[in-house]
Amino acid sequence: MRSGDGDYMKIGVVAFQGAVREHIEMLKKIEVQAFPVKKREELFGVDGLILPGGESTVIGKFLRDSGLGDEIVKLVKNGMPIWGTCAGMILLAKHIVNQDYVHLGLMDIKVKRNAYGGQLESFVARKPVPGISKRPLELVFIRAPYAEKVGTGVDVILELDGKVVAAKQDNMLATAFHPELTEDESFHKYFAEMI
Ligand SMILES: NC(=O)CC[C@H](N)C(=O)O
Repeated sequence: MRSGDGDYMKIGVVAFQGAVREHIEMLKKIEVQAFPVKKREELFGVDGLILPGGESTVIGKFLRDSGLGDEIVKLVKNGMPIWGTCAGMILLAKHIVNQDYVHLGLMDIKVKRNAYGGQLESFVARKPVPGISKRPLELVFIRAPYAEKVGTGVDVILELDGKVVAAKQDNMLATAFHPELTEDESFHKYFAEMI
């Protein structure tokens, strides 16, 4: 996919820990230039950024210690599209249930970590996603969060049993599940189209 200036779109994936390679492979399939980002300098020239799943406390500490977090906040406030999957959704949130500190604090959602229980309670749901896929998509939940509450500026994309599991606010997208662990490219295309 190409960006406004005709070049191939460049999407970075924050690459400290978690499902980095899977996102990169999926982006390559839709012909986006995709690469890992670990340093502030690597953010130069990116059209969009993905915060992968993994462990939010670990990735959050890395974002803070490396200074990458502050840079991301600046870029997102200036309009750079960002997508957080699972732990990435937690990193984006302005509020976290039972936790007094937040990470990037950008998106007006209140998330509950491990909301479905631990690793053994991981599951796959199948549902069409309005605006993204008419066919049911595989939704892979691994120690996943959900959003208990969303602010007025947030568009809910998908609910599962009355809980918000995908949402968008301006240039920010969050999914509680992992599209990069499936064969379906719809979510990655949707994110690329936000750019
Ligand atoms: N698959 C995931 O990203 C799990 C998220 C993890 N439970 C956390 O709190 O960070």
